[in-house]
Amino acid sequence: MTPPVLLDISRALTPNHPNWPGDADFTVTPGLRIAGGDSVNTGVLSTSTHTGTHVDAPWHYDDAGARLEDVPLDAWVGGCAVLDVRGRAVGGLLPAAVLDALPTSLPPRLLLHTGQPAHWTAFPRDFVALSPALVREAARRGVRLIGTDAPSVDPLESKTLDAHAACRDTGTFILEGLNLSAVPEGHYTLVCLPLPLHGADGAPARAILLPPGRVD
Ligand SMILES: Nc1ccccc1C(=O)C[C@H](N)C(=O)O
Ligand SMILES: [Zn+2]
Ligand SMILES: [Zn+2]
Repeated sequence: MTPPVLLDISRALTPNHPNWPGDADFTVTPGLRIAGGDSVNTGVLSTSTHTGTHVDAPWHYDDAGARLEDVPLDAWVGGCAVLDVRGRAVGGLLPAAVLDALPTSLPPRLLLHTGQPAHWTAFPRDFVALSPALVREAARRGVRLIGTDAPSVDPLESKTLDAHAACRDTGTFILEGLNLSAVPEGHYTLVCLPLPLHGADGAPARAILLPPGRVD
């Protein structure tokens, strides 16, 4: 039997990747070139810690919060549920009601498909964010990691970062900028491996989903 495919839920990082307004550009600058007589080809990478598919370390939104290396790796790896919440936002925020039809006990990781496309041709300024009430209700149901296909769990213009604050208060980790455009709702194993940037407020990550029953 052919094993189920892996689902890559990471955004491709290409030059001119639409970043958060004002944030550093994503660039890969040519380094050595075989064509130029070098023994190898290399590149020099420059990126924001919040480019594309990435994780937030708590220190990003809490100055007393953990740096990336102090977040246990299993926060980002293990059982998860993908929930299609397209069209469910109220005033640009997902209400706790999106969980109403779900069991009172959820997998430790919940990934929200808000309808973001696989590729951003421009930064999606009007992305759907999360209400603090949704974060708290998810935590009450056992969720310890919330992921979204949006660039942030808070609206672009937010100054109070209420959803991040609810994540801080409930000990919920954050994964943003996913590509869930081709992922059916359901239960999966999430494998999300942030770059091990020590002392950082977050890092770009390669994230995939293993469908149930995928064993190698
Ligand atoms: N680059 C930034 C610069 C300033 C403020 C926010 C950002 C963000 O990228 C949003 C971030 N992904 C977040 O965790 O909400
Ligand atoms: Zn972020
Ligand atoms: Zn964030």
